[in-house]
Amino acid sequence: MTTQELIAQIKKKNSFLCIGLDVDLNKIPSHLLKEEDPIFAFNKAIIDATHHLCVAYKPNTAFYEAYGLKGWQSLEKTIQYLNSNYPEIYTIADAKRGDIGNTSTMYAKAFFEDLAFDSVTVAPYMGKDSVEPFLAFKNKHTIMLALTSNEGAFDFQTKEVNGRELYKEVLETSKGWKNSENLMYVVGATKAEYFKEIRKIVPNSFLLVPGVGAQGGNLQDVCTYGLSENVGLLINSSRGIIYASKNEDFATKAAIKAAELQQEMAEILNQ
Ligand SMILES: O=C(O)c1cc(=O)[nH]c(=O)n1[C@@H]1O[C@H](COP(=O)(O)O)[C@@H](O)[C@H]1O
Repeated sequence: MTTQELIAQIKKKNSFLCIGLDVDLNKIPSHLLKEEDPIFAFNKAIIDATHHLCVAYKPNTAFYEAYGLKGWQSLEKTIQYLNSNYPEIYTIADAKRGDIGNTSTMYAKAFFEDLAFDSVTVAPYMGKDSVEPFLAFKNKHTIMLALTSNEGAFDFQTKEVNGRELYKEVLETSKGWKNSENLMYVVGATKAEYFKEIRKIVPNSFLLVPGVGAQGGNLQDVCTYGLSENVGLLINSSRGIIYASKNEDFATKAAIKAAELQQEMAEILNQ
């Protein structure tokens, strides 16, 4: 999907919500465990109930890899279901990959070609030649970690390198990489006070912002400095939406939580 198509969907739906499909068999309603593929059954119900409220879904691959071959098949069924039934939806494989160049190319093929995701998350630690193989794919986005939502973000990301904080160095340097127009960045919602500085470096880039909901990040705070001319934000909530209920009404309750965020977004966009 192109960036323009993503922006058009955001404007049409008045939403920049991304729903995280981080499915844990210990947390889903027990009646689903009788299904042949409980993870897919859960995802399908959540997607059918919420697709009109969000613009993106982000399965974190860890939640699928943890269940081995079966988990990977659930991931495959989920992305195929999305691409067949809701092709306008933007899809993010949250896999946080990145390796020497030829290995990165294989990671990129796995997520962009085999699974046909629109984007994949990558870590910047191994540098330019570990990220450029992802950027080579046309109409696909590579979402690089910049300033993460967790406490450990302060271990390295905010430490000074070359006279500025490492996350700033990551943002600035990556702008010079080949096909950098295909880059987006991860910035945690729990780091709202950093968005002003971040927008000085990447005024127009899309930012994937996890950490609203279960991690305590606040939508309004992020938007104060995070919004760009073309919205430029994808706000993710996973647990706060998909585990709104453990009963048979789980999908309806998830839709209510998603609608709350979407309405807040609509108000912000129409201000
Ligand atoms: O790349 C991510 O999506 C990510 C980066 C980050 O800094 N913090 C973060 O929480 N995430 C992911 O975003 C999701 C957050 O989930 P909830 O806290 O349940 O909303 C999980 O899949 C995390 O792995």
